[in-house]
Amino acid sequence: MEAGLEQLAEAEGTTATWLKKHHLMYTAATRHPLILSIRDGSIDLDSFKRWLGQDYLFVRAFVPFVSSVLLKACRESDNNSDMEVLLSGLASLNGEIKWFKKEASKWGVVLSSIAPQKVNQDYCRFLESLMGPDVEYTVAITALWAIEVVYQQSFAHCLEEGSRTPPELAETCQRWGNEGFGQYCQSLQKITDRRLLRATNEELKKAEVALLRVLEHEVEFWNMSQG
Ligand SMILES: Cc1ncc(CN)c(N)n1
Repeated sequence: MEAGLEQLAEAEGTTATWLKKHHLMYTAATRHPLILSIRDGSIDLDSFKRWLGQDYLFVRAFVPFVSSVLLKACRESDNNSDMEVLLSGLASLNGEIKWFKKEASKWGVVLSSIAPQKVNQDYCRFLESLMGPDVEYTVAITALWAIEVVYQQSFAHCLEEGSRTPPELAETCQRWGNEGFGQYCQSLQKITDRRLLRATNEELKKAEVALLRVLEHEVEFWNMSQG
């Protein structure tokens, strides 16, 4: 890490430093035109339905990824409470999958007939690349935090005062924009920062690259949903 950034990372956490350094990419992922269109009420509902079907498939692939991070925590973590944070995240995915099914039937989206688009496949392949035992816990938890915080920041933006989110999309925005999910993201960020403080230079580089890859995949995912 560069000298100035290193001092900043100790004061405020490496993740915050990286988000400042990569703010253009971060903003592209968390303030994407699709999200802005939900917020201002102009959303094309075909885009929403496309997102819903593809994200259901993504979440199914996300479950084994989160499980792999939990396994790494059990084996490598220096703090017992990491396991509890990750277990709560994994458990909530059960309700999330049920929610996708309910929401899909509400919108007439037939989940069983949806095939993953290439962008989705690429993102799921990236998750798989982080699941092997050769990938350090620090790198994997950085990616997990980044994946979750993009959704939290995006959907919370649609719930802020002054937003004109259509009432039929409010539940979707609540799912990731609610305070509890925000706290979960903060817990993940704390774990990530703690790990990054003790990371080798090589791990730091890999973790920063993982963050950037996540932001790129997230932008592509929104683009794909917009059609
Ligand atoms: C593409 C994507 N990124 C993040 C999340 C939040 N788990 C999600 N459901 N889908």
